[in-house]
Amino acid sequence: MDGIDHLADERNKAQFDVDAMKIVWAGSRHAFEVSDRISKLVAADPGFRKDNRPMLGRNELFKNTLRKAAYAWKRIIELHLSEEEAAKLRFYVDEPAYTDLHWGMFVPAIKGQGTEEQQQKWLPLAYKMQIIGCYGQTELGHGSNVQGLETTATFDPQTDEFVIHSPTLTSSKWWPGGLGKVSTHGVIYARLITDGRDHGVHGFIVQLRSLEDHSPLPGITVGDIGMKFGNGAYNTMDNGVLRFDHVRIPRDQMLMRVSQVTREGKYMQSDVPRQLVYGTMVYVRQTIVADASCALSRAVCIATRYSAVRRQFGSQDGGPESQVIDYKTQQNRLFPLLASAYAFRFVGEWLKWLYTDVTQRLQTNDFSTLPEAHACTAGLKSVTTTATADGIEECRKLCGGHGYLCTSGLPELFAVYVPACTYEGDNIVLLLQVARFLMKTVSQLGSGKKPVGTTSYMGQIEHLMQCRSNVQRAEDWLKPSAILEAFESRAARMSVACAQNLTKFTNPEEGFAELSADLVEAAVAHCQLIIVSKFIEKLLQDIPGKGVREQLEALCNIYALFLLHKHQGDFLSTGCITAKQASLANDQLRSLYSQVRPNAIALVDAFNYTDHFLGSILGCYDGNVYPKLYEAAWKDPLNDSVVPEGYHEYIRPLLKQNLRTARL
Ligand SMILES: CC/C=C\C/C=C\C/C=C\C/C=C\CCC(=O)SCCNC(=O)CCNC(=O)[C@H](O)C(C)(C)COP(=O)(O)OP(=O)(O)OC[C@H]1O[C@@H](n2cnc3c(N)ncnc32)[C@H](O)[C@@H]1OP(=O)(O)O
Ligand SMILES: Cc1cc2nc3c(=O)[nH]c(=O)nc-3n(C[C@H](O)[C@H](O)[C@H](O)COP(=O)(O)OP(=O)(O)OC[C@H]3O[C@@H](n4cnc5c(N)ncnc54)[C@H](O)[C@@H]3O)c2cc1C
Repeated sequence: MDGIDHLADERNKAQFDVDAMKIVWAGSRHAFEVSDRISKLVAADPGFRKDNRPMLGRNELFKNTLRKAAYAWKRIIELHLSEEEAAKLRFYVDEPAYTDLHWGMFVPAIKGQGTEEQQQKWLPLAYKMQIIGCYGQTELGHGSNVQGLETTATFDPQTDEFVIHSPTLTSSKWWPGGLGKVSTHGVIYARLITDGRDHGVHGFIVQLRSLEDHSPLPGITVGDIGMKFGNGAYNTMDNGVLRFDHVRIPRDQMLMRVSQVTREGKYMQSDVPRQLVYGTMVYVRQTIVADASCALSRAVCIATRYSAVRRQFGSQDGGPESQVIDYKTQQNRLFPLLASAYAFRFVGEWLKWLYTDVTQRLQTNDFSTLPEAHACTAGLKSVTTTATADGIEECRKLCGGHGYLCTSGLPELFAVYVPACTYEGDNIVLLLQVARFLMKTVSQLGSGKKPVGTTSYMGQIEHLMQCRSNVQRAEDWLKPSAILEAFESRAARMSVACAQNLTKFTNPEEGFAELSADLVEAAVAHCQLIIVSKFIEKLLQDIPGKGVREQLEALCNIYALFLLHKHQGDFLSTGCITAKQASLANDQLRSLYSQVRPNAIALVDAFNYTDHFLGSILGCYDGNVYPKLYEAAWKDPLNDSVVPEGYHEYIRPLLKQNLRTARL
């Protein structure tokens, strides 16, 4: 606008090499270069404009999303983008669409659960988008309880087909994204029945719509489930409802990697665990953790830049007022979120490694790390999405009144993000899975079976049950060993306390249900330990760039000490630390905030987000907030006319009547 960088003074204060930090954030120089190039390409293309989204009605909004998805695909083909570049392009287009489910779940489900033959048949069609797929698991009556699904797939040996049927209203598929109006196919989860026997839930590839005219195939009733929370937001997605009336599909459309049905109708199970049917969820939960760092960093970038621009109170001798970022209360709310964004980034990187490792092991029939992969993906998905959804809302409040405007970008970001706490597994349900894994680990401690991976700390259970923190001064809390011992002993003691309480119940399932609130807290403590320890491990790596390591160390300590402060009830009640040590942690936290303060703007610049992607006037790179807010207000459709539509109908008669009343 005025071409001036209103945040230049802030940028000059930075004590580290921002370009080097950009590479750490991206994960590698290559990842940075791809991300940088593609984000600029999207930002410069008017075809990907998104600022009008909150104003559009549902039909217009949805058609616009279809246009963008088709245009994105056209650009991907024209520019010969690689799979990695194409995924980045869809990410920076930043509009939930059926393509998320096609690429994010339909394709991975076929890859993970289909045989070689099935993959060869279906994947080329999906890769070229000659078919478009969704992931049809959840039903009107059951989502969390996958074993409770009611849709049936009954084998008919006469015709060598499965008959897919929705026997009840509650068996209607409900929620699958892309199903409502777009998908031609779906991976549909149904109870497999052969010869009158129910073999539980399995995946089937089912064609839903004609490839000629897009009409639903015979026996299929399909549509959108209706408007969801927020303007624009997730309403760009056609979450759908689907009913089957005895729809027939060939036998080879059952995904048969885990189990098979023969031509004679015999059910055969490979020697792979049945839980591999849930494999797509493990994959997606892992991507959701990486995505949490993106959503949180975006909100934090907006709130940090605006906090440096915004001034309120504190003027001395007619000088400028204080920047709100200098208030300790603002720092205490904002900087832990900044630190969390970095923490989630690094734990997301690690989780990707864990997932790749488990996938490679599965290919050689080594299933030993599957339970841990399930617990880690479930728990970290839960903890990071809850913190991110809460964090986005906190960032909105950190921006005061202007944060409530759609042009701040924060209301829409929250509305799009918050269902992440529910989809791909309700966060509490997933934490209970972690708790089951922890209880099993504790119960095996005496058996000589050594806990491994993320539970290896339990191997020192005797030490962790009785150790006392030796922190004496605030600076002692900067030692990774002091932090790790406190987090490990808190997690171990909470798990052991739950395990001991469970022994008081004769029926273990009853005990588990009764103690579930405590079990969830123990699971959270374990997951927070994983995040803290992966951040500390990241700092053991070679980190090039002037001052970069120092900034990351400060952020790691903020993340850990903020959690320690927030959950000090856990640390104190389990006797891991004393009240004095908790207070020292808080002193150290304040001094870390002062250390981060001059670097705050540079730390959010390191995310390398374009103004297009941020979609926020408050977060714009140049910090020229007020003229942009003022100009945007006049562009609102309500300001198209000075006297509003409806004046003659509803305002004028009222005013006239008031005049008459006043004369009386
Ligand atoms: C805008 C978005 C942008 C980006 C995001 C990026 C990409 C994603 C794209 C879009 C996301 C949008 C939409 C999301 C789509 C969906 O929501 S799909 C539907 C997801 N549904 C769920 O997640 C359902 C949750 N429920 C479950 O997973 C299970 O029912 C359960 C785990 C809660 C319980 O399963 P049961 O079989 O009943 O279980 P159990 O008795 O408790 O467990 C038996 C044993 O199995 C182990 N186990 C359970 N799950 C898994 C697994 N996934 N992997 C491996 N092992 C598993 C469990 O631990 C038990 O083991 P034991 O050794 O104790 O026997
Ligand atoms: C935006 C969005 C997109 C989605 N996309 C898809 C998709 O593409 N494909 C698909 O198949 N599904 C999809 N879903 C469905 C989603 O996966 C489910 O909504 C999710 O798994 C939660 O299940 P539920 O709705 O049955 O919740 P419920 O299980 O009914 O949860 C309701 C409440 O009960 C509690 N609860 C449930 N069970 C327990 C328990 N055992 N112990 C303690 N508390 C419990 C929960 O914590 C929650 O508070 C989507 C959902 C949303 C919101």
